[in-house]
Amino acid sequence: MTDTVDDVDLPYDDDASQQDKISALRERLEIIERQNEEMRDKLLDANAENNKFQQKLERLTHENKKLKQSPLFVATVQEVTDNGVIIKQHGNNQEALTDVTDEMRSQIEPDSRVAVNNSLSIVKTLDNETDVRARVMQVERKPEVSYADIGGIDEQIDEVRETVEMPLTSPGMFDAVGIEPPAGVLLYGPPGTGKTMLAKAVANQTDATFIKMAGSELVHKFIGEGAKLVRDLFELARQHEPAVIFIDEIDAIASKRTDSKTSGDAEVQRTMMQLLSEMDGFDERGQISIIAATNRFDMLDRAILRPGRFDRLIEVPKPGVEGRERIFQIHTRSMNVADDVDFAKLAETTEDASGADVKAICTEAGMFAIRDDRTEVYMADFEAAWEKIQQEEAEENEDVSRTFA
Ligand SMILES: Nc1ncnc2c1ncn2[C@@H]1O[C@H](COP(=O)(O)OP(=O)(O)OP(=O)(O)O)[C@@H](O)[C@H]1O
Repeated sequence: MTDTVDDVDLPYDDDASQQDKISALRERLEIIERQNEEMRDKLLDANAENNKFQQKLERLTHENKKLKQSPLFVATVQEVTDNGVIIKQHGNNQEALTDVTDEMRSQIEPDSRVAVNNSLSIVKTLDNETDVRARVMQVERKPEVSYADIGGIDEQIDEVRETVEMPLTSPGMFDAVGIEPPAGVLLYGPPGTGKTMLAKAVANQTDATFIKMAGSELVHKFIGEGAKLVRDLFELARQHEPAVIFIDEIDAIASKRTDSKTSGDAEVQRTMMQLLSEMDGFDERGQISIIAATNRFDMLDRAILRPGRFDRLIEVPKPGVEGRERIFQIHTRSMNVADDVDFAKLAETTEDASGADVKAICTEAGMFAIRDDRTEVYMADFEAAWEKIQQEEAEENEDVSRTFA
């Protein structure tokens, strides 16, 4: 590093003319200015990157905090009186008189749905019930997915057809043979392997309405609603027969718990009990199939696997090399793929990719072509897309472990 002016090597000889000295110094100045500009650009880039990571960290920290927060209970306002507000808690139907701030008082009226904390203070007002149902339950009249859209899990497709489709399409066969069709089918395996697609394909094939319920939404929101939502779910299916009920992330309501003392756990238990009683009382099931899915088979409470409940287990693994090739073909059906693209080779390279990863690679490869102002997608685009997806996954894992450390 240069400390004093005396150390600087001047860009001219001592005996140079005044004019030469000036032009040599000007040239040096230009170089320095250019370098300065480059450094400033780099600094800007680094700041932007830093900002991005800060935001990601904040988001993850916020999510972490939310997960740790104690749950709120749901209640309905009965009466707004001068002495306070009378509420009735969902779940246990107990009434209570609670105080509210003037601001909150102006937002509520009899029949408003509110969230209350452990000391029964009203924390916030809630959307009406139909909005909650719409968020937790997704209803699709004959989804568009067919078995031909699913690659690499042919055995599982056959099994699902036998156990879920046949009872809907040929119930007489089971009667004639004298056996009971499975009550519920549980699909388990890593994320993004096609479990939801399988359930949708059954609904498509049998011309049934697909009703999806997200297990995590059921219990992470507000206490006192899970059991009711489960009742509503089965009621909705009865109204839409034939129907396929798909309960995603069933581990959220049916996991083994070591500590059931917290109100959150009691709520989860109540929700699970409601699900089991709906299934147990389902002898006259009509044309309704129940499929559940989980990525955490190890966490499941064995009570839900008993006969008459989820008594058929189907493992849906990540695809093998041939499966990946097939999934590449499926997801590039409508893409403008160049002749140099070799799906067999891509399938070899993308070891450990799930079906969802393969789909993401295809979309990302298309994006690379668009960024390059091309309409044809090359082999190199697919390779670069796989690199990018792997890198993003690694960064995400790093972020998560840093936030939760
Ligand atoms: N076997 C497959 N064949 C074709 N596409 C697949 C396959 N598996 C996953 N995909 C693609 O990945 C997307 C997500 O798959 P899907 O939702 O069925 O996975 P999942 O097993 O239900 O995952 P999760 O456990 O995360 O809910 C699908 O919409 C599809 O585009």
